[in-house]
Amino acid sequence: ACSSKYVLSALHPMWQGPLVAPGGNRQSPIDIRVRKSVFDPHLKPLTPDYDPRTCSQIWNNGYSFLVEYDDTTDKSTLKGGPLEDNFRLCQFHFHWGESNAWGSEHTVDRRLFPAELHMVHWNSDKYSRFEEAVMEENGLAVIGVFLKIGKRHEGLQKLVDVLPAVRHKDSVVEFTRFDPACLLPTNIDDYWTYAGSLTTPPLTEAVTWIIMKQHIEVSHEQLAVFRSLLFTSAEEEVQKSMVNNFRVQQSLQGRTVRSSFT
Ligand SMILES: C[C@H](CNC(=O)c1ccc(S(N)(=O)=O)cc1)Cn1ccc2ccccc21
Ligand SMILES: [Zn+2]
Repeated sequence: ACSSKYVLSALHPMWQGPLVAPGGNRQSPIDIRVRKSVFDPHLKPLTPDYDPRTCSQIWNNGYSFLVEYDDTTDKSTLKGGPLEDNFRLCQFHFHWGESNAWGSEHTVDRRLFPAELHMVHWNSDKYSRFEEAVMEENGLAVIGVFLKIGKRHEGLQKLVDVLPAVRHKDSVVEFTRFDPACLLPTNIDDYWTYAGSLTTPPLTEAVTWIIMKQHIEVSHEQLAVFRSLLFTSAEEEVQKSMVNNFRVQQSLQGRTVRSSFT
């Protein structure tokens, strides 16, 4: 469990919060200018290898809902692509809007998507735990997948059905045997990659971002259940809908976005 010990409390005001990390020159998210990305023929195919039995729980941490994986062994890993080392899956979560017109963190030629999936991994060749890796420049690898409104995503439904149980901040339920690979698009060979950061505090510049070119589809009803979650805990008198939990795009500051495809 890679972040269960840290609750980033009362985060929703942070959306008006740090627009650029102090001294940050590799911040995320960014707008991916397709024609400015550089094809890199040395980029290898990505090889995710996930074991659904490492899925442990789902919880509302006050900025998204996290599906957490047991990352105490190398059972669910990510290798290849731009990565030199072996990375361990620790959690996945989403960012979404209050309407289908926006919600993603990254954009492609300024195009917004209704939501974005982030699959978070940490470098288990170089570090011994997530909290250590999150402070290092080659510590994390996050796969980003855009969501579009369309046909119902059958694999996602098992997750959608349990969301009402984690409606409030700090609520957690056991969630097992979920295969995160079902959320990846059919084509994972075409992606963009760049050096960036966490998109929520501590905004550390530790992330190798791998953004899938192909999106996945979810139904309007499935995304509406995401929007039924709350930023606020059960005790708070004013309940705030968990929507628009995305950070604004940050400047590229001279970085190059590489593509695995022409
Ligand atoms: C970062 C960690 C909490 N945040 C995350 O795990 C995280 C993961 C992915 C993203 S995203 N949207 O970029 O994919 C954003 C945040 C807690 N934590 C661990 C060590 C640590 C030290 C200081 C403060 C918080 C700390
Ligand atoms: Zn995220």
